[in-house]
Amino acid sequence: MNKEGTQFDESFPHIFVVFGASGDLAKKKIYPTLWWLYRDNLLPKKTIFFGYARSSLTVREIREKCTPYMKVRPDEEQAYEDFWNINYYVSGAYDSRTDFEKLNQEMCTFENGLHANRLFYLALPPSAFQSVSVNIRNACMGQKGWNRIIVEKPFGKDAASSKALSDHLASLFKEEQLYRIDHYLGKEMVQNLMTIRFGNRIFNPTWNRENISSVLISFKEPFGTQGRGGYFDEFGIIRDVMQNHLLQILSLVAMEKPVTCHPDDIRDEKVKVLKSIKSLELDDCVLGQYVGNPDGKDDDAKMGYLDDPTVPAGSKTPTFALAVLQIKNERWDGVPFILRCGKALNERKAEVRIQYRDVPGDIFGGRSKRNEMVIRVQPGEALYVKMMTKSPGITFDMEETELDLTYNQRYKEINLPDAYERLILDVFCGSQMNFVRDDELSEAWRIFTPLLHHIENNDVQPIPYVHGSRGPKEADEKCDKSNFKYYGSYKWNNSKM
Ligand SMILES: NC(=O)C1=CN([C@@H]2O[C@H](COP(=O)(O)OP(=O)(O)OC[C@H]3O[C@@H](n4cnc5c(N)ncnc54)[C@H](OP(=O)(O)O)[C@@H]3O)[C@@H](O)[C@H]2O)C=CC1
Ligand SMILES: O=C1O[C@H](COP(=O)(O)O)[C@@H](O)[C@H](O)[C@H]1O
Repeated sequence: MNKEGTQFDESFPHIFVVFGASGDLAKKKIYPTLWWLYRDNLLPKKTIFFGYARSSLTVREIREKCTPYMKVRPDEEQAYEDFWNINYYVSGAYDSRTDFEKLNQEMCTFENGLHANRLFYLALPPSAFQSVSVNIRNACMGQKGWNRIIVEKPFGKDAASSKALSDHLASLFKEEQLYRIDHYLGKEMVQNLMTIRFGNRIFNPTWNRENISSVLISFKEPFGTQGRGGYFDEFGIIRDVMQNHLLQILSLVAMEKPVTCHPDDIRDEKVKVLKSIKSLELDDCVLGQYVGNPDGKDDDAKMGYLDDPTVPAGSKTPTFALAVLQIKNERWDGVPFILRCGKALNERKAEVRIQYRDVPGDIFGGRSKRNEMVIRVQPGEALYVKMMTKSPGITFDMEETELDLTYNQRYKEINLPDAYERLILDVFCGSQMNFVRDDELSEAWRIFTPLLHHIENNDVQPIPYVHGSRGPKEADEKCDKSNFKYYGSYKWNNSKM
């Protein structure tokens, strides 16, 4: 059962179909997730899995491709065999109705005329979305149970293409059948944002422009495109991470309290806050592209973005972006929300920093530093609040310290599930709380489309930054100008870790 009390129909068979079963996402994420859910007895008992792709493959070959990602413990060998015994594979073209009819026949044989539910996962490149969705609608919909379609990003490239895709899907399926995945919504600390904000009395009264100076939401990755540059170059870091993952986090940080925890009440509030954000302009941004570091520790670090042979020569696609968003509503007017993301930076990290304003009426001679609440999404989930304290002992000095909730200290026995595990389970349960609704998506594109077109049409030259650095120095300067202060004086006592 999930949070809203939705349960799966345990008594009915369920068929989970992976389109693009031969691909990267399927082997690295989807099959491992299905195996973990099966292993942990979280799926309805009578669930089976179908893979579908163009390649002529067997289940054994898919199993071999997935092996490095499945994390099977020695005592799980039998369960692992059982899992693969309920896997099937059909090969066919994505644009052939006859091939989809063949898949349907195989599913019908299993269902034997009884009530059964079907889930379709589109782990496919955007070029295949159109024909696959039409063929699912025409040839693969179960007649007696429900049908749910899980769609992976990119949901278009700008407002117009996203609308075309949304209209296309809406002509085939109802909104309640569509599950648009943003896997950041499945991460523990992202899911925790609602509880932190609305389950505590202490934070909410200060969660506003009177008390908060700025909010910084960051995503950093320490590696470059690693041969995936051809795909990346078509989209760039804004479409890859900022327009979806970071904006989703922003909406959970900034939205008003929903009327209830019902998925549509939450998504109504997310849409409302997005509507209060004006579209971005070039001046709101800093864009960067990484260059190789000759002293880098490995080949990836030595390679610049343009050295990736799959990237078109002279590409100006940004691999780093910082954008300052303004929310024009009563709670947030004047508080910069800074979104920052980049590849080939100095560390792997995703976090939210809520920085408070200076204490008014200072009596400490300017020694007080701003409070900051840090919600670390990864790695090592944590929530800490940086605060001032009197230095312990016979002194009236003051120092920076923290109130600290570090998950691996506080919750030693808990193994946090992977984001995809939570989200796929939500689809079985019928909960759309952590999936992107069509109106949310269209607001997200409204905010970014003019900027994206501007970047593309005006040929903006990104600022070079060295692989493994913190990104362009102009980004730090922009944070500073946007009322986010970095003191460089805070010391973390990590002997506790
Ligand atoms: N519970 C826990 O696990 C806790 C862990 N810690 C750890 O302690 C360490 C320090 O804490 P932290 O909150 O980062 O505090 P700091 O004040 O040290 O740093 C804040 C952030 O400022 C950014 N920064 C670094 N250099 C510059 C610069 N020259 N100009 C502008 N910004 C800069 C860095 O992020 P960026 O590069 O992204 O801009 C950094 O993370 C961290 O490693 C943190 O994870 C602290 C408290 C609790
Ligand atoms: O969606 C994406 O996310 C990954 C990062 O995901 P994470 O869960 O490992 O933080 C990113 O590498 C990729 O470029 C992007 O498309």
